[in-house]
Amino acid sequence: MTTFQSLGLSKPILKSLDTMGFEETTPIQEQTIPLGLEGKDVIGQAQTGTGKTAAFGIPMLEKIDKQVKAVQGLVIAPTRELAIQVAEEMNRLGKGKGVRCLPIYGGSNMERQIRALKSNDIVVATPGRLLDHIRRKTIKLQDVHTAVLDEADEMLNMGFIEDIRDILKALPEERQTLLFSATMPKQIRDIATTLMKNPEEVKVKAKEMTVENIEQFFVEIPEKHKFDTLTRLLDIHDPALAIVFGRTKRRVDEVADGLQARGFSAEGIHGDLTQGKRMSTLNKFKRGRIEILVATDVAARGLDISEVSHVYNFDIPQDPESYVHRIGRTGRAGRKGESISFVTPREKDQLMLIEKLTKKKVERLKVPSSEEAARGQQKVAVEKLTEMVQNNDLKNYKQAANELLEQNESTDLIAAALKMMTKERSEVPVRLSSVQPISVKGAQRDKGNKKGGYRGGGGKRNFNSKNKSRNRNFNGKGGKRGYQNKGRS
Ligand SMILES: Nc1ncnc2c1ncn2[C@@H]1O[C@H](COP(=O)(O)OP(=O)(O)OP(=O)(O)O)[C@@H](O)[C@H]1O
Ligand SMILES: [Mg+2]
Repeated sequence: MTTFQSLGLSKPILKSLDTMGFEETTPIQEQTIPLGLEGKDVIGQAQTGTGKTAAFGIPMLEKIDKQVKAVQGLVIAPTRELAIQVAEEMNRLGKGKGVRCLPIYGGSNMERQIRALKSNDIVVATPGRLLDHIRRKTIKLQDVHTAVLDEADEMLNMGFIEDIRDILKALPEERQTLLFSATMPKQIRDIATTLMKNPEEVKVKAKEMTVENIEQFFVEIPEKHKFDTLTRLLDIHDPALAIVFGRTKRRVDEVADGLQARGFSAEGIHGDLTQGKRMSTLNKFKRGRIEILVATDVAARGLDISEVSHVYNFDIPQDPESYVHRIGRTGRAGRKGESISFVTPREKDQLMLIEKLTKKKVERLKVPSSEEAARGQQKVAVEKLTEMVQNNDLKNYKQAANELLEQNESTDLIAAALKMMTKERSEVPVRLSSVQPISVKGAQRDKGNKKGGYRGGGGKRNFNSKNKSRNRNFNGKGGKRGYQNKGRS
């Protein structure tokens, strides 16, 4: 166990970490924070949900000089939602020191950003908007000593390499560059090293590329049975929060509409929606006001919503790397999660590629029957009813209940209540437009802006304590939060 104290961090940063409930370092933090503090360039690769943000954030914050009134740290992230989330985490980490961090991204007011830039020490930006500021000379970067590319492989992969080069050219020569991601394909890493000076590579040793606390399954089904299978699985799993990934924007809209039609609390998110709509949907999801987020890969990277218990790959992703990031939206900070990927018979090769990259076998799951789904729903209804009996004040209902009991069999009454609490899903027909199966060679993905997320703080968070229970607490409060990072350091 490594404590943050033993890394020699300053008091104000330790104070923030204490407030955030971080008790000990994660492996990537333990290995990269000292290098970051020494001023080394670092390529950091570690599994999803293992604290890479703080791994680059802490050394950057330590090096901020509060006497210097200028932007000194820069983080570049591929999407607006991720920029906002990272800025939030940086603000929490920097609170004890009084460091201020500003997210800047396209779609928000440029003038307001320019004014706000004057009073911030760190900027977290998407590449496009940052370049706008650089070209218009509305941002001063001559005091930036640390630059971070979060989800570096994604930004380079998306063809942002020239943008990134231009951004880095606008920074002082004498600076430290850090690059982080859960995946780092070799050719991307080679490009990355051209942006850095003798980088140290830190790859947290793990048998598998995905965290072990995510149970990974697949179902093999023809395209036309996907939707019914999804609703059956949702009825059986009863996820706290779930993300369903679809291949295209249209697909996402259709699946979200279909789920709503069958009585699920679902909304879609993809790159064609306005910034405001994307933010409000994500916020609702984070608060548990919608339970299912249907998304393109826009939500695949970096999104940190701890209550996500299930990820469904309604369409299998094109790149094995995307698979790692998608399923990594669950099982964060040591919590338990499940992923279920839908594979059509022609997409079996794709699944093999995924297993080859992750070095982990994905277990086959039987396609559930409608009876199993109905039983699943009933089980949930029974649980809810039992919970209500135990917790709620039912005084005002007792008279009506007694009257009902005089005229009816008690079993009939309870059965009727359960029936009212369950929905007969298959009555609502849902038809999706046809799609091409993924081929191992072809590339076809939603290149729109990606991801997003927010999170509540509070509570002690400990990497090594065991916490297998599913967290249904939406405001992120509540006791110890376990991390299970056994055997991979
Ligand atoms: N040392 C720690 N102790 C407890 N919780 C931590 C610690 N470090 C980070 N966390 C929490 O773990 C969660 C995941 O962290 P983070 O989002 O940085 O993961 P990541 O490695 O960047 O994942 P991804 O690859 O998906 O971007 C966050 O909620 C974060 O606050
Ligand atoms: Mg991250």
